[in-house]
Amino acid sequence: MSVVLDVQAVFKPPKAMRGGIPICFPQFGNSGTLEQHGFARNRIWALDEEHPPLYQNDNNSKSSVDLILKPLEDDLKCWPHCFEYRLRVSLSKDGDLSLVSRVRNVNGKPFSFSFGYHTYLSVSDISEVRIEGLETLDYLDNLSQRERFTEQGDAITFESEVDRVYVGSPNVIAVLDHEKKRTFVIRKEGLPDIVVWNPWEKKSKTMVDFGDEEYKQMLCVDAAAAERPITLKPGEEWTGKLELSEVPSTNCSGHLDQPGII
Ligand SMILES: O=P(O)(O)OC[C@H]1O[C@@H](O)[C@H](O)[C@@H](O)[C@@H]1O
Repeated sequence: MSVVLDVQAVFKPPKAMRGGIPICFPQFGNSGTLEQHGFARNRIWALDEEHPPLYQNDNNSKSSVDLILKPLEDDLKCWPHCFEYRLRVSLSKDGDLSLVSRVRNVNGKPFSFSFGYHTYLSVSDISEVRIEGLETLDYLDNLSQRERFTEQGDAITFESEVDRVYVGSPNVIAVLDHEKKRTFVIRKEGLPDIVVWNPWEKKSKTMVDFGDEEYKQMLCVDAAAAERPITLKPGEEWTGKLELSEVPSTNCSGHLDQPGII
């Protein structure tokens, strides 16, 4: 599975590491009062002891780890809502990665949050990549104060900086890497939006934890609940799932027709 860790990524808490799949919670992006993408990606998670920490399921085809995050005192100062966030990360023998997030309101009052799996995909060359499944959708352009546009009928390709929230997207989309002849298939549930980001050349040069040329080999395609927050009443739980698999591009046709079950 090719989820990329940027060469110049800095692993020094409390700053988030650039690469992998940071969890953006309880805020996606910067449209709120919290730090960009929320605090969850900067926290140390605990093993969830209600589940065996690491196990293989019956047919030995999948390994999983169960993690839990509860707010720290500092978190409650800037976001005063008690929650329990359980994350199951599973890897199948074939390399399919799945992340299942469950957020429970253990507060006395309702709360709202936005969310995203900020997924750094490794690609051969960004100009050889296209995304299928987002055609004709509306998107909010973060490069134009979140102005709303409608995507044209063609697959999305890249020739400059992109930072968009595609709203109400299908649950299965494909990222095709023409040069490597491989396709990432992204399946999601409970997450209405897809965020597409590549900083391109000029922005890359302003990012200290990102090489000047690294934008050519990465693309973020994030399953998210970004446009509209999710609201949980006391005792309620929300589930958001992501499954990421990699197939040879020749085997890709038909994937987009699947209903997106994880
Ligand atoms: O540098 P960060 O905080 O990891 O964010 C990277 C990018 O993440 C994307 O998801 C956002 O849409 C961009 O606006 C943002 O620049």
